[in-house]
Amino acid sequence: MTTVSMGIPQVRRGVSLDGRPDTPELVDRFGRVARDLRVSITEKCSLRCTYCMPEEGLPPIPIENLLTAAEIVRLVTIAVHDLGVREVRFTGGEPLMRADLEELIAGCAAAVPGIPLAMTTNAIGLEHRARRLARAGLTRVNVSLDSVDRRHFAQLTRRDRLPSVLAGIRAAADAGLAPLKINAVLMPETLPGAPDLLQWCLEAGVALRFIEEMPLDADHNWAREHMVSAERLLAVLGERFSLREIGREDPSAPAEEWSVDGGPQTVGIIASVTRSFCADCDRTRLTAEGTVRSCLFSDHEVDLRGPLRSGADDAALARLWRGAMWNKWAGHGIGAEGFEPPERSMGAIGG
Ligand SMILES: Nc1nc2c(ncn2[C@@H]2O[C@H](COP(=O)(O)OP(=O)(O)OP(=O)(O)O)[C@@H](O)[C@H]2O)c(=O)[nH]1
Ligand SMILES: C[S@@+](CC[C@H](N)C(=O)[O-])C[C@H]1O[C@@H](n2cnc3c(N)ncnc32)[C@H](O)[C@@H]1O
Ligand code: SF4
Ligand code: SF4
Repeated sequence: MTTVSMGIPQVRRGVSLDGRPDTPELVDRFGRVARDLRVSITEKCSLRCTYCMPEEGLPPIPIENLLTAAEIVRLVTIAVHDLGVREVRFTGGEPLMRADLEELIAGCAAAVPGIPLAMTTNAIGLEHRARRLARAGLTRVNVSLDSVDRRHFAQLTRRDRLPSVLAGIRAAADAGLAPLKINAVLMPETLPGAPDLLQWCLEAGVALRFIEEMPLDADHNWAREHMVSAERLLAVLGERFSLREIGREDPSAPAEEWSVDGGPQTVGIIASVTRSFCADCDRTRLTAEGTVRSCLFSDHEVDLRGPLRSGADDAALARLWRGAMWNKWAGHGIGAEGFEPPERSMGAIGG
């Protein structure tokens, strides 16, 4: 029951490597190389954002199906040493829901020294853990904050927790987790508050990126005609700020930057839908249950947990991972004829 409702439709034990060049890196058929690993470590969350989770939360992953801290450290080590991964990000669900997060991060920091270890989080509870996490080896955090209006925040997340998020952001900054970025998903109801959120971020000295909502909500309410596009956002922000397009620092970065009021501060927009960046994608993903997911939108996953627990060596696990990425799709295909959202919602993939 749980497997079905988490939406895991096609978990494979292996895939074809036909035609793949003999290189250790995570190459695909479209000339891309994945160097950015995103590891989902839980399906649990302290919020219920309407664009992500169902009201009741995701069905719990049976504990025996969840990767342990030691297993995550092993797979991260293979990704870095054997597959050319250069940055690791922990996500979920909410990574702070895992009590062993510090242990997991310390293990990775020791195993892959020098590799940036980042986390995407809603920051609830970060107030009490930011220093310990930084000491364990976490380098930076991106915090989701859609509105600085307490009522709007509570409506969107179905929880009245704005003060805790703001305390978490302050604690992360004090602990030196930098650069700290704020992620805000654009929704019609919060669009009018977007200039206030930008003002707040400019004053707090943190970088803000607005995100176009993707069809990855568990409730399947996403509709192209309701989605707030980058273009609509720019028109609203333009009423208060003077914006100038700068572009991307790194071609694989999801966010395009605009300077605000002549700079130096900027605002970013992650326009996954209207200005897709799939052609430059450099991502590979591990789900909390230990499958490799090559693309946010691809339901084809390759199981590593089973082989790992059956004694597979690093070379065999690396081969499976390479196969998963060799078969990666060109892109998400939102808007293409016949497009269907994936089985898993964002919280079950790890955004
Ligand atoms: N389409 C698409 N969107 C993505 C992908 N990765 C992240 N996003 C979107 O970008 C948002 C921000 O992602 P983060 O987890 O903060 O990571 P990031 O933007 O890569 O992080 P930085 O390295 O700090 O720029 C997510 O909430 C998603 O909406 C991806 O591979 N594909
Ligand atoms: C799934 S969350 C997991 C990490 C953490 N709980 C958080 O919210 O930052 C990762 C990112 O996905 C984004 N996200 C969730 N649902 C989305 C959707 N339907 N479209 C675009 N981004 C989404 C969130 O805003 C967040 O920045
Ligand atoms: S976006 Fe993050 S905080 Fe919001 S429900 Fe999804 S996993 Fe939880
Ligand atoms: S949708 Fe897939 S291909 Fe496009 S950027 Fe995201 S992970 Fe990469």
